[in-house]
Amino acid sequence: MTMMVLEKVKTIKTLNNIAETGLDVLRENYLLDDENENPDAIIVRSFNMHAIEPGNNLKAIARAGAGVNNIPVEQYTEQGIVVFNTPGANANAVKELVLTSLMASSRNLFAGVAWTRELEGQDQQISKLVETGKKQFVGKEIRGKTLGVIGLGAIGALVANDALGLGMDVIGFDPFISVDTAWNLSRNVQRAGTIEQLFANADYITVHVPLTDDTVGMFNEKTFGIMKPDVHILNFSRGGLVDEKAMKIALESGQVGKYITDFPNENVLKMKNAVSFPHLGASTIESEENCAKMAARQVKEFLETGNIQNSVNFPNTNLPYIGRRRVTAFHQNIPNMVGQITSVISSFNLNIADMVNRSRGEYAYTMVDIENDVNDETIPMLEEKINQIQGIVTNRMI
Ligand SMILES: NC(=O)c1ccc[n+]([C@@H]2O[C@H](COP(=O)([O-])OP(=O)(O)OC[C@H]3O[C@@H](n4cnc5c(N)ncnc54)[C@H](O)[C@@H]3O)[C@@H](O)[C@H]2O)c1
Ligand SMILES: O=C(O)CC[C@@H](O)C(=O)O
Repeated sequence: MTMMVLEKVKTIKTLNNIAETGLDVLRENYLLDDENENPDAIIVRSFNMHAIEPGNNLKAIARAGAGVNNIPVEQYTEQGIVVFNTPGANANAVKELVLTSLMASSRNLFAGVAWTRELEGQDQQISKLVETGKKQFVGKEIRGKTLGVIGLGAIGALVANDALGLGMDVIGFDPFISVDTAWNLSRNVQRAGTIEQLFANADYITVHVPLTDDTVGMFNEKTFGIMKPDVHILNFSRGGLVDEKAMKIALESGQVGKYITDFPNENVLKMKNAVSFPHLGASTIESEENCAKMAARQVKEFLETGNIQNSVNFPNTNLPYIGRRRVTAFHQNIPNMVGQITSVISSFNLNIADMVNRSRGEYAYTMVDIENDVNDETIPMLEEKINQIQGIVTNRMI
């Protein structure tokens, strides 16, 4: 008697507010259950995943956004869990807030608005007080000033190009710039050979790099010392890029004129001339929908076909899916893995129709399409045999 192995409906959990239009991509074929302790996939925004156990059924995590410092990527890689993000999906939203803040800080708008609010109750006197008081808030125009852009990725490139349009001189620094971004960047953006060169020449600095071991604390006592006095610094990337003790001192001395950040904490809120937003960079309807849809589509594609697009830990891999049985395997990037996987498949008297293997650093990903029908009893046996190969992290048959 043949036993049918019924395909279990896969569960997807969200850990933050994910736009409904994104979840609609999944609603029909998946169980969306935020209480589930053992989901097949998770969609997340800024939730701190370092603090939770992912569950042993987890196959994919999609960050509906750019930064993945809230996800223990290395740990998940070792467990064969693919981590996606949504490159560029919120870049326009961040760019618009950066440019808004650049002009608002240069014109002392934040302090001016707060002062004006305090005039409430003075009725007939208000217009007189406004005219005498406004001299405290005289600002500077940005036209003709130099904007330094650190990190010329999705956001930095948009900011750099549009700042040129506002009449600024723009100097950029990004030693790892991608070819795609370089194509989109205006040739009028000057290239800083070193970050010090950017620090020394900019009247305003905006930073658009990920928070990593290399970038943590890049704004510190030493780098403030190189900058022009009264420089305005905009940080819509991550709080950890700034050494807060040094920032406090630099703001008090006037070395830094303004610090605009999307990442408030108790220290930052107490700083003179610091303005904080509640992590609003990506908070537009358009950006939330873009991110959610991109994240959901990537998860769906991976669960249904094994194809990987926009992963931060596994190689992007695509093998057109035509509905055949497919073996997918994450494994160490060592010799003879593909040979061993295909040998196991052959040992079940199955013929290979197509295959792909891609590597990224210490890990690789292989997908093999099988020409024959594979009966449901064979599937767990085949998975078990592949799992026994030394160097396999996980495997899954679709
Ligand atoms: N405030 C928000 O809501 C918000 C929204 C989106 C992104 N972010 C933050 O902004 C960061 C950038 O986002 P993105 O979409 O532009 O990412 P991105 O990956 O497109 O661009 C990052 C760029 O930084 C460059 N880079 C890396 N290390 C660098 C270094 N040491 N010096 C100079 N350049 C360096 C990379 O080469 C890349 O071009 C994210 O990692 C995230 O932390 C914040
Ligand atoms: O989800 C958000 O609102 C913020 C996202 C942002 O920090 C990112 O890194 O993309």
